[in-house]
Amino acid sequence: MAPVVVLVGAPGCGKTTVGQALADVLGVEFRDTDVDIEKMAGKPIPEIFIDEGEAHFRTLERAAVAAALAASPGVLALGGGAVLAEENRAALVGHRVVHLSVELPDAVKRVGLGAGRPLLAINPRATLKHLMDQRRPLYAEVATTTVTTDGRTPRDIVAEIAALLPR
Ligand SMILES: Nc1ncnc2c1ncn2[C@@H]1O[C@H](COP(=O)(O)OP(=O)(O)O)[C@@H](O)[C@H]1O
Ligand SMILES: O=C(O)C1=C[C@@H](OP(=O)(O)O)[C@@H](O)[C@H](O)C1
Ligand SMILES: [Mg+2]
Repeated sequence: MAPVVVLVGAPGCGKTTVGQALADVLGVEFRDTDVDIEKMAGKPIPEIFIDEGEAHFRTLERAAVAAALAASPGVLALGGGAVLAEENRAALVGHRVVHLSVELPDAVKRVGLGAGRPLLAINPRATLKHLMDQRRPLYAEVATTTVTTDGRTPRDIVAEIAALLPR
């Protein structure tokens, strides 16, 4: 069985927060590939970037995405950069993939100083803008549905996604 919903989107769009809340509402398991990667590596994501670099993180991420899709949790949140890999985009074909869209002002507010997100450690606003411009077409490519999150509460977003699901 495939996950009920896979969440993609830019850092700060709310994949982790909305994903956990959606899983709670649906009464299904929640999984986040960032958590799986930290377990695999035995250290937090910022330390993986410092010790082994982004390329190694992306290798772990490809393995984590494949394993998580195969394990079929109810709700699966991916890291914001998972869509960069063609292998991950191909693996998402046939799944219900919800893109949580967010515009720059809300994304900046939500990620703050970028703590815990090594790519945003320097100049979070400019870096986020660049990442979002680069990835927008990739989120659109993998998504079966887009849900906007700007100015909305996680609760409201969860209700919209839950209403989209077959009962
Ligand atoms: N709809 C929302 N409105 C306001 N704050 C939000 C919303 N969604 C998430 N947040 C907050 O933004 C931050 C980033 O959310 P997170 O779920 O970690 O995003 P992602 O996993 O997509 O990077 C967290 O502090 C979270 O509480
Ligand atoms: O955008 C990215 O490349 C990343 C996003 C992070 O996840 P969130 O999108 O949950 O912040 C995490 O996977 C890592 O720091 C890299
Ligand atoms: Mg997250």
